[in-house]
Amino acid sequence: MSNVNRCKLYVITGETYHPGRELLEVMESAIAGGADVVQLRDKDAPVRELLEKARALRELTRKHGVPLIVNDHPEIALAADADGVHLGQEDAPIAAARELLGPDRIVGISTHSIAQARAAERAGADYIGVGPVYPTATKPGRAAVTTSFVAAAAAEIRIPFFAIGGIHPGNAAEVLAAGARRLCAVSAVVGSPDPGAACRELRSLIERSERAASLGEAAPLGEGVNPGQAREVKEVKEVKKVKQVNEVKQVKEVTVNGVRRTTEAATLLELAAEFGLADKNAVAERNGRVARKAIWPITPLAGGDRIEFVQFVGGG
Ligand SMILES: Cc1ncc(COP(=O)(O)OP(=O)(O)O)c(N)n1
Ligand SMILES: Cc1ncsc1CCOP(=O)(O)O
Ligand SMILES: [Mg+2]
Repeated sequence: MSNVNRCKLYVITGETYHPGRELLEVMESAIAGGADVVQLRDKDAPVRELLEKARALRELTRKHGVPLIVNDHPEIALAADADGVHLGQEDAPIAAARELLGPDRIVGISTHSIAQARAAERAGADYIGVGPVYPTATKPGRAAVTTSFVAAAAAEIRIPFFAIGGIHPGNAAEVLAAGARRLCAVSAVVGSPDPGAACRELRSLIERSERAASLGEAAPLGEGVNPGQAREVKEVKEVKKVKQVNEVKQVKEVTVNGVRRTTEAATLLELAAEFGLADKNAVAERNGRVARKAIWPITPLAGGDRIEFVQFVGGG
């Protein structure tokens, strides 16, 4: 069976968002655009109809080599030979689903706090959903957990997590900047007139964020801060893209060297400037990951971020 480690963009069905368009047509477009894991979620369908939909989606997802997860119902996941089940905090316990589905199928669970995320990891979940990050009509009445929970999960949780809830191409950069590596969406994809295009946009934001993170991770703490010329050219291009994303200034709360403060800084560089560090020999950590000075201009800042600046004195 598949695993979710390689999955980055999780798309969940939501048929009320595409009246007049077939479920399979919408989901095939999403897969073509880069959805690499699909969930069947239908809170209204009777069990027999749900099983039919699960079998149809199984055929489609198998054709494209994409894992299929069934929401809420481990027994339907099994009957449709899906790759796994997604549970909520009020659904069957992870152990019960695991017993039914066996060790190889995927068991995921929703979490709304870092305590629930830790418990899910301890209980052997394969992945967690972290959300809703923003308020969303798809899950009315569920309070938003904000990007601060995303940052906390990024800092601590070792199993894959998918940020979910109100995420769309206009705010995905903020969620990724908070530390998410994987996104999940319903309405932004299946409610779009072009689900494939919506997925392509989300994937390109994920890939951009991965590139920035890998530049940051490549350098151990304390490494020299003069990047090679080729890398500089690439980064200048990235700066331009990130500037567009950050044109609208937002006040956010961040923690800098252990002290909470509010800032309008859109990037690490702007934050460093507030501390007089923009032109100093320094390195930063953002949510536990090293960010060399060369990538400060392209590292967006999000509410809840934890930043550590280390300044090197005397060229050391
Ligand atoms: C990937 C993912 N994350 C969260 C959810 C929500 O599950 P739950 O809290 O059980 O709510 P319902 O979806 O059942 O209404 C999810 N389905 N998938
Ligand atoms: C099912 C679920 N669980 C937490 S948020 C959410 C809905 C996500 O849908 P959307 O992407 O439309 O906000
Ligand atoms: Mg549920």
